[in-house]
Amino acid sequence: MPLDALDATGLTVRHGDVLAVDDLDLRIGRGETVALLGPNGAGKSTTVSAVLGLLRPAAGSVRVLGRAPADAVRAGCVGAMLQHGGLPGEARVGEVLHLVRRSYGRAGLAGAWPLDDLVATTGIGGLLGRDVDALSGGQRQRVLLALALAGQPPLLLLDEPTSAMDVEGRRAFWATMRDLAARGTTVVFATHHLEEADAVADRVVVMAGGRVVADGPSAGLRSAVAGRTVRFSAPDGATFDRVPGVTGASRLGGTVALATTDVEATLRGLLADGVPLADLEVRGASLEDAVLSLVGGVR
Ligand SMILES: Nc1ncnc2c1ncn2[C@@H]1O[C@H](COP(=O)(O)OP(=O)(O)OP(=O)(O)O)[C@@H](O)[C@H]1O
Repeated sequence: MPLDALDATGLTVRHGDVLAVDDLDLRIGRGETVALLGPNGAGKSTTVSAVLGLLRPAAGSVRVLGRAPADAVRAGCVGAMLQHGGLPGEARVGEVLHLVRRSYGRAGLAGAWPLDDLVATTGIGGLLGRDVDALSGGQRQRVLLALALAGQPPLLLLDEPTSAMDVEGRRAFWATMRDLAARGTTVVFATHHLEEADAVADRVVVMAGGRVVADGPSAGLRSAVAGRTVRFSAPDGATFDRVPGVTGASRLGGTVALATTDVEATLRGLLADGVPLADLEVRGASLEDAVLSLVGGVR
């Protein structure tokens, strides 16, 4: 049987008095693309750090492709982009990339990703001569991605990898991730961009309070959240909380949004009241709705 890319059992990690990861069980198979979601402080970054061997668990164990985390990193099995990932100062991007690529030339490793292809894939061609200290946030993230990919690792761990990127940069980033996933790379990423998780991940793991509170395909999580939203334009002052099925109402400008457990009853009620329902839109739960409902009360 092929080894899991990641196998955490009873993983418990503390930062001093803070229990950041609490008895977490998580198995990720090779080739999966998995999004780690959850509110601030849920334990996502701590989990990533423990998987990289940067934090020692208080209890439980982690295996990365069958090895202890530090061994897996040393063997070039893991590429990582961390939230506060450092780059050496007073150096040019090309020099740093050269050094990191050279370290993957050692015997027993997969070898460095060919330079031209790596540079083109990560879109850093124009940055090679730049000082590391002079990069913008999004440029820095692209350079960190190139370093993470330099050793052609079978497992990529990405902690909020696109947080500083512009729309175009994010689109290019996820296209690269899809290509890598299609070639068999396991990609695990923590993000607050739920639409990215929805579009890219084939599995979503929702954490809260250091624990996994949901785990499955995005579509499954969305469908587990009962309810739809009915939106339409309505004049100021009109109220709709007493319409059948409605569990909550909000207004943004001229648009009313009604959360409902029974779309048909709500629409019938509105029509019976003579509401014109201009610009009507009925929407299922988004991944954001699902995550909010899952983590509510667990913080
Ligand atoms: N170095 C640290 N020292 C003390 N407590 C820490 C440290 N790092 C994280 N914590 C605490 O551990 C818990 C988990 O934090 P973690 O950064 O893993 O969450 P997260 O899900 O990655 O959050 P975010 O989405 O904000 O990045 C939080 O309560 C946080 O305050």
